[in-house]
Amino acid sequence: ITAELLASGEWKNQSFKSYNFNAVGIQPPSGHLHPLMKVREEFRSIFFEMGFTEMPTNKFVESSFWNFDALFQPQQHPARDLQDTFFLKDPVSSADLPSDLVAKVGQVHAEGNYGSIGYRYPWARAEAEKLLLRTHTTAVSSYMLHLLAQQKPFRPAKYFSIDRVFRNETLDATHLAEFHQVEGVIADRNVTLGDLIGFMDVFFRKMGITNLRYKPAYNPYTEPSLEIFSYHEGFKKWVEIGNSGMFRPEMCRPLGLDPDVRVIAWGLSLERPTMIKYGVDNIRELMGHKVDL
Ligand SMILES: COC[C@@H]1[C@H](c2ccc(C#Cc3ccccc3)cc2)[C@@H]2CN(C(=O)Nc3ccc(OC4CC4)cc3)C[C@@H](O)[C@@H](O)CN12
Repeated sequence: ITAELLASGEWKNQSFKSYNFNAVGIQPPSGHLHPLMKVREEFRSIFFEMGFTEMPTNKFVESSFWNFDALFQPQQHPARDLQDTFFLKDPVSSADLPSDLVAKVGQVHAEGNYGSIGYRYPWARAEAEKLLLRTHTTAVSSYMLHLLAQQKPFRPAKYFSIDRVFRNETLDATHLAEFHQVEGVIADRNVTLGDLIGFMDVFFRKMGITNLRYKPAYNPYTEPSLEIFSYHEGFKKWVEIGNSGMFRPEMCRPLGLDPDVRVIAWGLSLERPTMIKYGVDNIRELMGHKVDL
């Protein structure tokens, strides 16, 4: 049937075949899973098959307490400065923090405890109450460990999270003000650094990443800390693929974990492996509409 037939009224003298309402439509040449979400599903299935439980990371706004203080990150640490962290203007802070826990954390910063001499600085609760966009998912890990410590008797736990984190970075081809952090946490009695290294080998091999090497590193919340490297056959060079370590007693003990409970954890980004896997060289191609320059 055409516009002419309709306009002229000629359609009345034509015979048309009846509608086939069972006809299948034409597959639209569009609709794809986002590369980041495809790689996220790969990581999620690896974590699930290794017995991990996903952490609730659906809250981007955190208190400085869970994001920094509970991780034994001192209040004058440069990571807390405005050029690295997005603090909220309104509301500036929240006061609904568990007071007994806040007191224990403040004490271990100010005068030490559990065998640690602490940082010996005048720790301020008001600083811990400031709200921010979480700079790492480790803020959720600390909260989950606090909940775990309240379960008696203690049972070992394996948690993971893959979600957005926000840093006030200077933007460039490979850095945006946000990225997706992948994080794994294992809490058990007498877990060792050897368990961490052995676990990394297995975990990364499931992503096709082998031949790992470890380099001593520093995080305020882990001691020892290890940067993880893998030799990339394509680039013919060692590529940093993540960071890891054992959460310090100054973090674990105030949360309520027993002295013989050890927590190993590691993190990487979702963007880096996705960019390499899909040959994306400008991180902006991963976010928003691809601009064909
Ligand atoms: C501000 O930047 C942080 C981000 C991001 C990162 C770094 C550390 C953690 C962490 C942690 C942690 C440590 C101890 C305890 C708990 C969490 C999480 C994300 C990546 C971590 N990195 C990273 O993802 N690199 C990477 C990962 C996989 C990969 O796969 C390819 C197929 C081979 C390739 C590269 C390392 C670097 O890219 C680094 O320059 C950038 N890092």
